[in-house]
Amino acid sequence: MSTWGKYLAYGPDPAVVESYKYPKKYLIGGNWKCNGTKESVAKLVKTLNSAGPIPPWVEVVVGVPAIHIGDVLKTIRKDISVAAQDCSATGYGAFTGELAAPMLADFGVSWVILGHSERRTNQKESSELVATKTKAALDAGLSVMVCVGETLEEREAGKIDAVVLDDHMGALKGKFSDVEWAKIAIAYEPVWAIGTGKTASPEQAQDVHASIRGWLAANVSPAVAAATRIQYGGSMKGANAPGLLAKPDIDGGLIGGASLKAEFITGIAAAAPEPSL
Ligand SMILES: O=C[C@H](O)COP(=O)(O)O
Repeated sequence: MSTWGKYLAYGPDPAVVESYKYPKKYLIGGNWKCNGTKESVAKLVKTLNSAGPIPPWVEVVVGVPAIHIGDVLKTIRKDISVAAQDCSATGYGAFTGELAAPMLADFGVSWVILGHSERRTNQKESSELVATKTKAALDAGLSVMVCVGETLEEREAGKIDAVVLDDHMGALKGKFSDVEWAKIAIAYEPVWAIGTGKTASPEQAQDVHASIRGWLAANVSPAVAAATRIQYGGSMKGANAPGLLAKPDIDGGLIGGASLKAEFITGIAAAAPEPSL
């Protein structure tokens, strides 16, 4: 049946109506990190599948360890997308151990998390490499959550802007078109708040998110600055999500520990306030 025929028979496609109604959805990402057996992943998928509705103004993505991606893609509810936690800067070829972005896209993965502080620290990933991987991912049709954030020492030394804006964001400057930027989200993750139970206060997070948006306006374009989703990550959970998500420049979260529980949907995704039209 033609699209017009379907429209007449069933009315407008709800997904299309939603995209007009909520053009900038909150982005709630889970990062399962290096966790999960076949059994525990199946159990987690079941938990998320039965955790209740996701508001139509929220997009939910889970970052799955590569070896579990195939199973999760087959079993997770259709309103949760799957992200990889890294991809190669290369394409197909003689690159033993690498996972090329087109392979992820071919499997049905739609997102990739890049530049997480754990990889910047443990795998010594530079901001330049993160930018190159971002380009490879976009070229393969993936969307990207690029992680940025300062350590406690850097914060205390007054270097938040130098690290987050000049280095982490700076490496992205001039590399992507506005169309490509539409597939990039920035996850602000202060390193001192990751897995420590110490969340940035909504005001601390809002300050840095506003600076990132200002950087985007000055260095990319005002339209990209307005449209880009800036997520907060660092000990985010059901209890602190409402306060964080109420801030004007916090457009979602990237959640580690709490993404392994039903609370990821019931406490965090459900806490995103409906955008006013
Ligand atoms: O990518 C997620 C972040 O590292 C946050 O992890 P966390 O929620 O366990 O602090």
